[in-house]
Amino acid sequence: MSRKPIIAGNWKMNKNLKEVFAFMANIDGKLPSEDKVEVAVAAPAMYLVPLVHHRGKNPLKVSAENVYFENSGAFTGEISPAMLAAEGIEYAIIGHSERREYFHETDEDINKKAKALIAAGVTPILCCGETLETFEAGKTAEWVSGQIEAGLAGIDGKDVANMVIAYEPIWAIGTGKTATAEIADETCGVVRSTVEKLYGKEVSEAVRIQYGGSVKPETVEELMSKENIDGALVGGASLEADSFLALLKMYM
Ligand SMILES: O=C[C@H](O)COP(=O)(O)O
Repeated sequence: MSRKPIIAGNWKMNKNLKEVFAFMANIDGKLPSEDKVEVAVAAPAMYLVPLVHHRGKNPLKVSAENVYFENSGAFTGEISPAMLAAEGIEYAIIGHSERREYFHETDEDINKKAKALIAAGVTPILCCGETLETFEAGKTAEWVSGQIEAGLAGIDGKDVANMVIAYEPIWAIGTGKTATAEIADETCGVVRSTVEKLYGKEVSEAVRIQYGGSVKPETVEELMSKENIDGALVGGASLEADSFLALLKMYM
């Protein structure tokens, strides 16, 4: 089965609005065709609506970096799946290791977020990944498959088939230390076999799996050539338009 690649930037807590508009002006008319690759940026909540309004005819999907699992109510400071859906935001990252670590998000919270997003019609990008300690102890497969099982608990196979899962080894995030393409492919393969074990071959062959962790224009092509890697979730190298466009060069 051929899966459409998805390259997504994750701006994290960076940029002001002027810089967001400058980025949009600099990529205008330069993105590759949607037939070849899906391109997305995940941005801080306050830039999501401006991004949707300013993407014009550019084939750029917009993603939240986080979301709450309720659709409305007394949850000060949160944004909901229904709000994202109403503004045409297509994706939301959930379970990023920075959310798990600094904001104490659990697998259970992440699972609730996945279900709420699916119900609202927003596609989750579900993140998983191990610490350096777990990697060095040779327990990556066990750890990552546990996160996937917990994150997907109770979700229908047809919905999992449309989801995106991002494997991001914590030791490679923002460190300049990319997992080798072989390691990245092997663990993305673990993610795929976990999905197969839970939902069968058809779903596991449909789900798209990204690698994330110090992906750069120089490393993206080799990563994307691997069997189990269908995309990249890119932090640092997605911040400047030139570097973002360079990540997409192979699809131009
Ligand atoms: O979501 C993106 C990842 O955390 C990777 O960030 P990075 O490309 O800056 O290492």
